[in-house]
Amino acid sequence: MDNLKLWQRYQDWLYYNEDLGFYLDISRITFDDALIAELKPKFDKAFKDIEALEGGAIANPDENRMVGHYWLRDPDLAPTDELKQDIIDTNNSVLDFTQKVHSGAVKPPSGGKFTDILSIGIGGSALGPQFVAQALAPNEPPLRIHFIDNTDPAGIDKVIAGIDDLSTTLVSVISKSGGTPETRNGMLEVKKVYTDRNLDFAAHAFAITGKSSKLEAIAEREGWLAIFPMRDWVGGRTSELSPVGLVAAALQGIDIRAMLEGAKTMDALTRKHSLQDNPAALLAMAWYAAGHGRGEKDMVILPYKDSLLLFSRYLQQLIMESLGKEKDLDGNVVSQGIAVYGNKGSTDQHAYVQQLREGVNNFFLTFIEVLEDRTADFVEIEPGITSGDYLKGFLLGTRTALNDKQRDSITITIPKVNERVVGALIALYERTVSIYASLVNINAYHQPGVEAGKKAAASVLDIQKQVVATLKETSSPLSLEELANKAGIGDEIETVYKIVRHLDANKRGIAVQGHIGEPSTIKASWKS
Ligand SMILES: O=P(O)(O)OC[C@H]1O[C@H](O)[C@H](O)[C@@H](O)[C@@H]1O
Repeated sequence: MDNLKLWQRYQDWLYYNEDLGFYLDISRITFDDALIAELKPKFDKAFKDIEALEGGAIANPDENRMVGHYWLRDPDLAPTDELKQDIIDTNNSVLDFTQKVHSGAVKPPSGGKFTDILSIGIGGSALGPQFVAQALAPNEPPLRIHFIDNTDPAGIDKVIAGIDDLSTTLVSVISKSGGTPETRNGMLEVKKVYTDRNLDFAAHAFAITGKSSKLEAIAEREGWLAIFPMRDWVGGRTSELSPVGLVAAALQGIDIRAMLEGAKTMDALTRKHSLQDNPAALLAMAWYAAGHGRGEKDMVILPYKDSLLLFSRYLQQLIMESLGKEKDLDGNVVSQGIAVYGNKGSTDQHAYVQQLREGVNNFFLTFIEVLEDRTADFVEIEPGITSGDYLKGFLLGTRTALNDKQRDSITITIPKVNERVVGALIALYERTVSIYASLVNINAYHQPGVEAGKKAAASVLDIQKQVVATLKETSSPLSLEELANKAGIGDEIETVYKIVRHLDANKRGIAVQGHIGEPSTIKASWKS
């Protein structure tokens, strides 16, 4: 297509909303009128499905749950007065707690004010808060945030070492289920450090968790500073605008009312039953067209703005955990999903964009363009040209270069990165996931695959306990085969080897003869 035809296609498909200053351009995605016609009945169904979801239908049938993240920013939509009041009260309690922390009414036992937050959580209980902190936290926030989002001991040590003063650090433990091992481990590790330093952990901690969870019980029993609710009708990956994201954001001085308002505004726009007037529907159509509704192409997310670096990581969970499903709603094996990756432009142009332009054509790109370069005055780095002009040049240049090689792209343009716009972006992608899931007939709100991994990990720990118990009750060294057989897990010999190797590397009391890299030579025993 020549430039003038592309310009026409750009104008024909451009979505613009003046209120948000938001643009969506899907003109560089390959689709035609036939596809639009083919998808029309699917979109009609999707719009009805989401209307029912917002009305309180059991939209997550496997878990028999309502899906209510859209109510969080518009409590009037909640299906009952009780739920509506619950959302309002919860948001008020977040603001109230924040005000008390900022004013010093809630203060560290040592006096003064809290200066830092150590946020412990994983998956949906980390990715939203991390993205929003990076995108929106002021340079000098009232509280500086740190994250533990793994059960990596060295990672935990590094985060703790990076905090100036634990005595003025609030610890936020976030887990919807309240039983996620990584989060529990992080909490126990941090609690030990507080105790070792003679600090009262409970007087520094608050929890964000589901009703009657193990974490809630601990926080109640130990008298933590606060407990904020995570409702079962909000999924982890759509919880950024629940207390999961709001508490941390508010404590950092981010305007959570504006975030909620931005999301509410985008929700209203994406509720429209008309493809061309609904940016989430357009985006879902573009995803469908790019990957033929089967996720054949990966989604590369490239915001040309450092503060949006973590958006792709956040979207990775939102999109891949929602859409990556083995079965459709009728039980057919469909193996759906769309792979998501990306960091930021122009940085990634110096990493993998070479392959995108010339290598395997298995992706479509989403450029995110921010119109405002910086809040300070512009600086010319050469006559008439700023660094921001370069950034824009790189974005437009890459878009054209990809199009020249028949590589599809979407461009989202936002006026600036502020609370309202970030709220709107979150809402846009949440709604697009809902629509796309309906187009391909899957349940976007459960995650059965994750459970399988959790069970397998638990069984490795059981095997480790059996291995150690067997070694402790045996005086002579055992080969791996003898050890596995004696522990009654002969067919798990490979796992036994890996456990022995890990115990040995960490000087955990195991004695290993032979070569650790040659499993057949190993004899293991327990040091008394
Ligand atoms: O908040 P939690 O219950 O601790 O869950 C944290 C994460 O756990 C699992 O991996 C789920 O698949 C995620 O969706 C969830 O966000």
